[in-house]
Amino acid sequence: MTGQESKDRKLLLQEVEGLLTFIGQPVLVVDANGRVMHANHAAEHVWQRSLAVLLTKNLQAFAPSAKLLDFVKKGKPLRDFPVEIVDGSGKRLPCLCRLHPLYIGQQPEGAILQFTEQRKESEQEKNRRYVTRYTFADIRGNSEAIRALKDSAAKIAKSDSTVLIRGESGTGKEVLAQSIHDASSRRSGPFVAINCAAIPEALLESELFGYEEGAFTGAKKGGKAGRFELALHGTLFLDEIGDMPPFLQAKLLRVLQERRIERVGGSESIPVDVRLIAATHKDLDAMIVSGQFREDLYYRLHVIPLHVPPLRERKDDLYDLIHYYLKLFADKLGKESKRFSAQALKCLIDYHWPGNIRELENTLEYIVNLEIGDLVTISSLPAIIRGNRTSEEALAVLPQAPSVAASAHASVPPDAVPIRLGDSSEQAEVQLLLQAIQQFGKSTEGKRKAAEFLGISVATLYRRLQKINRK
Ligand SMILES: Nc1ncnc2c1ncn2[C@@H]1O[C@H](COP(=O)(O)OP(=O)(O)OP(=O)(O)O)[C@@H](O)[C@H]1O
Repeated sequence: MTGQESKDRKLLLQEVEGLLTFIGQPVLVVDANGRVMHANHAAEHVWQRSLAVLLTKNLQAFAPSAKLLDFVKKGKPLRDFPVEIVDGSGKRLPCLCRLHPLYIGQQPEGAILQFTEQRKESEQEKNRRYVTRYTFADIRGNSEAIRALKDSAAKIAKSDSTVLIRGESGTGKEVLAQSIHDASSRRSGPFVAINCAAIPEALLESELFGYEEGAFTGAKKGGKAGRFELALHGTLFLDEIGDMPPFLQAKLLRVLQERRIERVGGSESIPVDVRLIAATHKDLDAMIVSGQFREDLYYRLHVIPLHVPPLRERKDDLYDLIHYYLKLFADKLGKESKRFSAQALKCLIDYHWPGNIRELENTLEYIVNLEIGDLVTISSLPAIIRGNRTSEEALAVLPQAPSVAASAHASVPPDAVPIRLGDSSEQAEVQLLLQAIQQFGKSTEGKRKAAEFLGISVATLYRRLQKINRK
């Protein structure tokens, strides 16, 4: 090794050492047999040994896991591998290990290991998990149906009565449940949600009611509180209640009658001060007839029934929602807001939205993500929404419009008539204006929406309508 090479090597080693000190978690560099070759300050701190002492030890002294050593020997990388380390005072700490193998040619020569402690969730963090994100103000839409729903929900929020929310998937049942909790006197208590369809039947009972130590193999020491207990003085949201198995329906019925629970494997009867909000997209009446849902439980839940209508039955709201999500995603993704061509907009409005608001939200996120300039045309819509509609067909849905055809003469695609008026030709403007009125209706509210969609003031809209009428 030349003098220069030796100098370079020393410098490199110092750089590596310097980098290791920047890492707040313990890092060990080991050879292929697990012998410690290097360690950082955090490792000295956790194991309460100087570097000189650490260098005399084997990985097994700090992380007694045969599996981990095996990965080192085989040169296999790991990410978030759960291991227990034994700290300087002999305490076992659950950690996640990251392993970066070191190779010379094909031969594993050792590894760099980083250990990140798996902290237990603090009480504060736990509580943060059970707060709501939504209030009534987040329920967008101005349709008659949504306004009536918000009105009734706000009225019943204050009481403690059980609520049953029905509605198709993605209509906003959980948003409504959270808003009710937020407007109730329990708002400073937890809002605990559980999806009965997402948890395997065998686990659902202990998730809901908790269990005592030794209730079953694998039960935690000291037992565990269930969601009913976690929701104490707050609200328990039972989502997809239609998927609750019959034996739990019977148990839930008893809880609703007695307002007390018993943990699985326990005998103590625990009072539960919890407001229950249940939701389902299933037809519970039909399920009662077919014997899949208990009628007595249904009546216990059905004290305050609320129904969230599907998006296709409140297309008035599409307008607000499209604008809302367009802006939300543009801001979030740091992109400019987009305009819709008349046909693209019509396509969105004509679509039946089986996935409701969730699908609309995803669609707008998709559109904002696309690098398509600021004008959204039919061809930029997801295929499922475009359906089989061709641009020609799309044009045919417009009122007969020579001006629109004229605007398609240049290089713009045939449906690229921007919905905002701005710089369109006069004829195209008239066309768009009439189309917007047709779309949103002739009422004052309809005209307000039309004006907003066209990107002009209501006064301008009226002026232009008067002008058209005069011609
Ligand atoms: N009125 C609304 N205004 C704005 N966003 C809404 C509205 N309703 C729902 N959303 C949004 O739609 C998405 C779906 O809402 P939510 O999860 O409440 O639906 P859900 O009916 O409970 O669905 P599922 O039955 O599949 O659980 C959420 O991202 C929510 O933010």
